[in-house]
Amino acid sequence: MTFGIEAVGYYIPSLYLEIKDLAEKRGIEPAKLEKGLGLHRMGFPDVHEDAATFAAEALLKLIKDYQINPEDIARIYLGTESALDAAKPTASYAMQMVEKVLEEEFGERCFKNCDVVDMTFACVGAVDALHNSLDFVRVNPDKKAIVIASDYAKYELSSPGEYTQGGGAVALLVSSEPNLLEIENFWGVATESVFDFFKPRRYYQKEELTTAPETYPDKIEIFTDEPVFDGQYSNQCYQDRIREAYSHYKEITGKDKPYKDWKYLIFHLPYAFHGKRVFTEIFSLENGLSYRTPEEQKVVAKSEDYLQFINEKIEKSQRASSEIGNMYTASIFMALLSALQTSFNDGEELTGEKIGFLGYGSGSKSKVFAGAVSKNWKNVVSKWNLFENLNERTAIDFESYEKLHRKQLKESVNPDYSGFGLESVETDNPVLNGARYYNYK
Ligand SMILES: CC(=O)SCCNC(=O)CCNC(=O)[C@H](O)C(C)(C)COP(=O)(O)OP(=O)(O)OC[C@H]1O[C@@H](n2cnc3c(N)ncnc32)[C@H](O)[C@@H]1OP(=O)(O)O
Repeated sequence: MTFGIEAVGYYIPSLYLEIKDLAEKRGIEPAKLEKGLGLHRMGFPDVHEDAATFAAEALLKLIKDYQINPEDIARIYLGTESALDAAKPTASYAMQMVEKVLEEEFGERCFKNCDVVDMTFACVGAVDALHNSLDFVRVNPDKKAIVIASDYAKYELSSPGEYTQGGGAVALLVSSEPNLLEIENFWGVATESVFDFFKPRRYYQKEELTTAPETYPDKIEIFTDEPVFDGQYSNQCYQDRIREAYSHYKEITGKDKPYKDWKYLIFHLPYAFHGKRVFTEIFSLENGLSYRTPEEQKVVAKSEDYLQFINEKIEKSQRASSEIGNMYTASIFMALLSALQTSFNDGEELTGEKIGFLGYGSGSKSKVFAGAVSKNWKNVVSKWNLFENLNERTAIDFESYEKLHRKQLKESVNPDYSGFGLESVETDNPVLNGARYYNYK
């Protein structure tokens, strides 16, 4: 019996900013962002969008595109690091939104007996949800699970993370009918607790908060959606963890140079070129190349062999990322969609091809695993139209981007949007303070 991904839905935020507009306004050479990091456009949520609406959109698309009966879904596990609440899972909001839309067809509370939860470990949380859900279907082969990766990657204005923002969601149907990808049960894992990127409770003095009521204590703890991070250190942690997890994967599979068998290498992509920039170390180790000094590292990165390797095994997975930016937990799955959609559009045959995954979450953990493309893959991919959908988004100018970022806009940029949207957040009701209400139109 085989297990893996049966079907996939996704959602991309409805707005985008041209990266060259950001570069110009921040005094950064556009070529650094475009040619150095592979960034072209940055997906950005409208006023009514958040990690819950992204997740609900991807879930509904998955259910509709593949005509899934929601009552057949035993669990919905959502990987996110953009949780809207520290107790009530974002998955519960997404589930409720979708339940409402499906009410007419399936009756009230069609997910009543569904196990719903969030999983958090920075960008690797949805890989954890996938790993866990695969274990679940292996034990219960007659059951199906849905894994959703949903995030809004937001950094402080003018910070070095600003040009690596983005967002969106990917929803995977996980089952014993893996029409898209059969996933092996070998998981290379590497974990080390570090502070490369994190979202702690931050402490503020009351006088720093202009709106703090008198009754608040003098020092206030607040969660913000913008991380504390050290960019170059996070790159180093990513590189170290994937090297360790890859080595663990080799140990448990007994495979020599497994990357050579992979048609595509699918990375967590905080920006489009990240995977190809950090894999140089493993490539050097596997091929006996010297990799100690920055000069030696540059020689490997620019070598004919490495460039050919990138072109064959990584480049197609970068294309969607260049258009969207960082999707945190969803980035690795969007990289998969990008590669498969491109192969599909090019008329390539992938049945039986092996695909390797290198996931990373700050804080920090990497998981390395692999799968094989199923014979029905084209039926699954034919529903996506990924690159057409990316071209349907609305461009925003730099001023609107800054206002959206600062939460200064009251009305949506697209007030006539169709789909899920945040309608209101309770502010005056003491027993419901902070409760969020969504609509569908
Ligand atoms: C969240 C996670 O996933 S952890 C791992 C990644 N970390 C993050 O995403 C944290 C948030 N982001 C950041 O901190 C930053 O945006 C980073 C770390 C991703 C990038 O940092 P920067 O200092 O802006 O870029 P960096 O100097 O590393 O790389 C710039 C690249 O552009 C190239 N470049 C610079 N100028 C130009 C130019 N004019 N033309 C072409 N290329 C250029 C550089 O050569 C370099 O590429 P190379 O090393 O392949 O040669």
